[in-house]
Amino acid sequence: MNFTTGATVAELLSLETIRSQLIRLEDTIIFSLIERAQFAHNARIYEPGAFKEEMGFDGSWLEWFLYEIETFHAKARRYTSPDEQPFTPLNKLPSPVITPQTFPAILYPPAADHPSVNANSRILDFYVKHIVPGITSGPDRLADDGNYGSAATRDVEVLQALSRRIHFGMFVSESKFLSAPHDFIPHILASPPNSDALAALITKPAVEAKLLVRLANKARVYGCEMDADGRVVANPDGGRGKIDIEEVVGLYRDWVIPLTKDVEVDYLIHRLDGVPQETIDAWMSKASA
Ligand SMILES: O=C(O)C(=O)C[C@]1(C(=O)O)C=C[C@@H](O)C=C1
Repeated sequence: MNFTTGATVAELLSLETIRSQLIRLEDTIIFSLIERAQFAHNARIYEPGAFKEEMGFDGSWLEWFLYEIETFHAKARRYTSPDEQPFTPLNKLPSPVITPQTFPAILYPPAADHPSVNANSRILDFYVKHIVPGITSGPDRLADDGNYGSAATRDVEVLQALSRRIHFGMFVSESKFLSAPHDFIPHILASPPNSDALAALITKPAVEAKLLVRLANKARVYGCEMDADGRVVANPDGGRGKIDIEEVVGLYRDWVIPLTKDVEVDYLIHRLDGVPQETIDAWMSKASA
């Protein structure tokens, strides 16, 4: 999201603005999956220590790519932006070489900074175990084509886009919370906080259903093969073009949406940390007014 356009916090936190970002990120995610799907699975690049001698790095080839790319991006102040979370722990990354920009205070810092809100290790895990094998499989496909650099470069792009999308849950949560704090407060203050009730409050089944239909359409259109004259080439099985549509829909249904909701709930659980009692009382009194 571009936070420095002069838009007010209220404008940046409108659910409509945030949802338009989520819709735009669908395009980024589908295109980056298409890029990754042209290479083989290359399972070696996900094995910890498989290239240890050559790299002098204990993790996997992909983790090394993440570390090296994020080191450079950290210098360019990428991780000072409220919608960017690195996969490499922040304390292992360098400081920006230029002064960080100042962003409007959109998120509530104690909630946004809480460790459970960072979903990147879960994102990396499901991506490597479930998504890469799914989008690179097929009867005519090699398991290993040796394109380790190309495959990992695309992996990093997919992972960064997934991470931004899933952590946008924090903005969604802040927007929903501020529109009706009294609905959330009793569940946040319950001991322990009532995660199921919070999840029920943020869940919008109609939005999810529409998203999955739109996503299948996008995957079909963006992934369709054309000949040199720009004519659509029918796929022999009527299905897979550049990307398997079911894999893209399953990615969102089984991973992206549930993890976004987890991020939303984790954020809400800490939304009242350090908030003065008078503020909470004022929010609650609005409910009964
Ligand atoms: O748009 C919202 O209201 C969201 O909370 C985002 C999102 C999603 O991940 O796309 C998650 C939960 C809702 O059930 C609907 C959609």
